[in-house]
Amino acid sequence: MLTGLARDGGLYVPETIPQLTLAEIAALEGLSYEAIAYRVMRPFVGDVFSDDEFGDIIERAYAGFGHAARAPLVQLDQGHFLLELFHGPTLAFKDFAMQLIGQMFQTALGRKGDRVTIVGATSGDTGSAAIEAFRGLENVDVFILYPHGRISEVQRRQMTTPTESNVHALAMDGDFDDCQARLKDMFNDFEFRDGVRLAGVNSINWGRVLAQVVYYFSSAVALGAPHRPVSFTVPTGNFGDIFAGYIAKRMGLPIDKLVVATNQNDILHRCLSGQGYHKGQTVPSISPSMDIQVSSNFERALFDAYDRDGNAIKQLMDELKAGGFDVSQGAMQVLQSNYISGRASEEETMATITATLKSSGELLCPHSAIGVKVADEMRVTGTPMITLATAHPAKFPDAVEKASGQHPPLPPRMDDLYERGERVSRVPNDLAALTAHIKRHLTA
Ligand SMILES: Cc1ncc(COP(=O)(O)O)c(C=O)c1O
Ligand SMILES: N[C@@H](CCOP(=O)(O)O)C(=O)O
Repeated sequence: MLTGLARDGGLYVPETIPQLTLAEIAALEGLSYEAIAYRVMRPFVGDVFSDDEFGDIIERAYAGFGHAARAPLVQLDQGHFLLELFHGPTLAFKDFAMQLIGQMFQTALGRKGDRVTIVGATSGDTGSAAIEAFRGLENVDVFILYPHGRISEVQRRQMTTPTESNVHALAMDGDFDDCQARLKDMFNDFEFRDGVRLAGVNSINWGRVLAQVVYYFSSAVALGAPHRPVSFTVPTGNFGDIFAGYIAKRMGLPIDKLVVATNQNDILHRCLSGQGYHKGQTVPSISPSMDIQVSSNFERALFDAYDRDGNAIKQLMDELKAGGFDVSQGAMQVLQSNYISGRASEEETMATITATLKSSGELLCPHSAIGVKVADEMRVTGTPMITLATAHPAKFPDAVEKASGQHPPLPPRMDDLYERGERVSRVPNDLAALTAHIKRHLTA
């Protein structure tokens, strides 16, 4: 958890996936979100935290959420449910994992008396969630790279308005993939990495993925699992959230379909349709958080699809640096047996916001609308479909208002977001300049 990326440039994965029996899954029904979180994650945690310590970490992580259920389900239509993941402090699903790992970092670092430097890359939501989770903590400095001009104003202000001196928003030239590539470069620059004790909180950190497994269980049991299977549709960019669903399935949760929903930057949909994984130009969209071509957790999915052959994955990742790769027939079969996919154009996304408000009264953010549109194409009678609503509409007011005629208000605690002063540094897309900037701004 504290290391983030492995030193050979690969991602960490568990050696084995703990199993929950059907009886253990059935027993989750009716428990609080926190209690489910404890039972789902405990087998992965080992003796890093004691039972009491881990229970307290979970309680503290979700105490600030604005909904008693933490991740409530709302019915959209016959057999179609929305899992609202935007009731955390920064109004996106990232809070579920970030609040938790914030508490885990604090406990682990406090115990060892260590300090770390967290660097993150964001297309808008991870960064604000990380800054919120780590602001003001004594043993952590946080630097967040975001693509200049390519995130919503609310997302930017969530990162640039906190006043704590240990958090830093860096507006980088380029797109999200550039930010994520420079972050990986920092992890591969061992002098820098060791010198600043670099840690990562993107979903390259396995802890992030683990925390997101929980709401697959909580929502599925609420709809009758394990006695009946459910399907999930997940608005997807970096593949962390859908991969958490895959882990839930591997742990024993009866999931029928895992549907990957992409925006016009549809590299994952093209790949899962058998066209190989080939990078194109990232085109800015009304769902900016999903404007991603190099989807970091897809590497984890490929690792399993290639029968856990690390050398094969290393070769694919090298080919990706040069533009892309084709997936072997065997691996493609495994991927397609685990995931199906669809995409939504800008027009379809807008039309879904309009139509869903009319049919159900639910105001969707553009990312969630992509999920709802693709889910509608994929769902089958008899199996409940759960679409993940990944952000609050108020984070993307312009697109939402254009589609619905309604201005989505921010919660009262954020009323003055537009009046607060901003603090941000413009930085070039250049490793040496970035590392120098970070070193200059570390807490002494
Ligand atoms: C609002 C929103 N929806 C969907 C996604 C895609 O999630 P993932 O990157 O886990 O695929 C993101 C970014 O990660 C996001 O911020
Ligand atoms: N959409 C994300 C991109 C980073 O994803 P992560 O889950 O790997 O942190 C964002 O909003 O920053």
